[in-house]
Amino acid sequence: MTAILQVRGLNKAYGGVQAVKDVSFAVNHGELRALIGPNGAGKTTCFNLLNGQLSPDSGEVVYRDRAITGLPPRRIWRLGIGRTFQIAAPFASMTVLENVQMALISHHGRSRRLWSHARNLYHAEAMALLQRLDLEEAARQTCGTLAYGDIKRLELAVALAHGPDLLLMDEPTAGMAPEERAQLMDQVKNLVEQHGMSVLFTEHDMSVVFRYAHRVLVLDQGAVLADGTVGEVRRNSEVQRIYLGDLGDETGGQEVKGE
Ligand SMILES: Nc1ncnc2c1ncn2[C@@H]1O[C@H](COP(=O)(O)OP(=O)(O)OP(=O)(O)O)[C@@H](O)[C@H]1O
Repeated sequence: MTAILQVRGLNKAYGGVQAVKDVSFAVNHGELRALIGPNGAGKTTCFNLLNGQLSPDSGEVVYRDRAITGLPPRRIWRLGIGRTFQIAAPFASMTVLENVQMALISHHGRSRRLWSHARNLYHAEAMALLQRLDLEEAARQTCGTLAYGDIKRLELAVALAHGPDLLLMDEPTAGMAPEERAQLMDQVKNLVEQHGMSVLFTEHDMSVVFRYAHRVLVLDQGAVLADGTVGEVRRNSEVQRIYLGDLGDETGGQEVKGE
């Protein structure tokens, strides 16, 4: 398998806090990759370095054989790296459909000023995206009235409107009920398997990580503690000691040292 993203020797400090220490890893094409670790391990900082919100002190990020280190977020997003956030924030007064249409208008480089007289713009494309995420029935609903699980799925639809090849998902299932978590992750898995997308996600729910991740990267205090398949990481005695505890050897699905 070839890598879509390669990260080499990334470092980032906030004053005296070394948040990311010499982190190297790769995400392969069509891979569902988890990034886990205790609170403060450096996961969010890592994401911010990958999507350009932060510049590393040293190290390199290569996307599709092109160095993107230090490029601004908008350039990186245009190159095909999308992101969803732990706390989703759609335009609350607009409908689900309008939010996705707005994202498509932005993606196609059209001015949002078009909005007032072009409400049918990208209608079919937006409905197709909503269908892909089983959200078409909520299309006309105002976002302020949506259930939390639907807001998270809408956020995913908005990210997909930009046609990413690699999606960074920051705790995609945080705050969701267990059945909603499975539904969302099944959809993400489908995007990977049926549409060839690559996904890197952070997650505190180990049942989600163990069930869906192809490979897992474990950070602790900013450094890579382990990197391997779910089985390899679960059996790693350091990972068990520092993060997983009993979950390393069990088939349980509780959350660990997070949230
Ligand atoms: N803006 C900042 N200024 C100073 N220190 C920061 C800043 N952001 C993060 N840190 C510190 O950097 C370290 C890594 O934080 P980061 O948020 O990346 O971890 P995380 O793994 O995402 O944690 P969580 O699971 O709680 O979201 C922590 O020690 C944190 O306190």
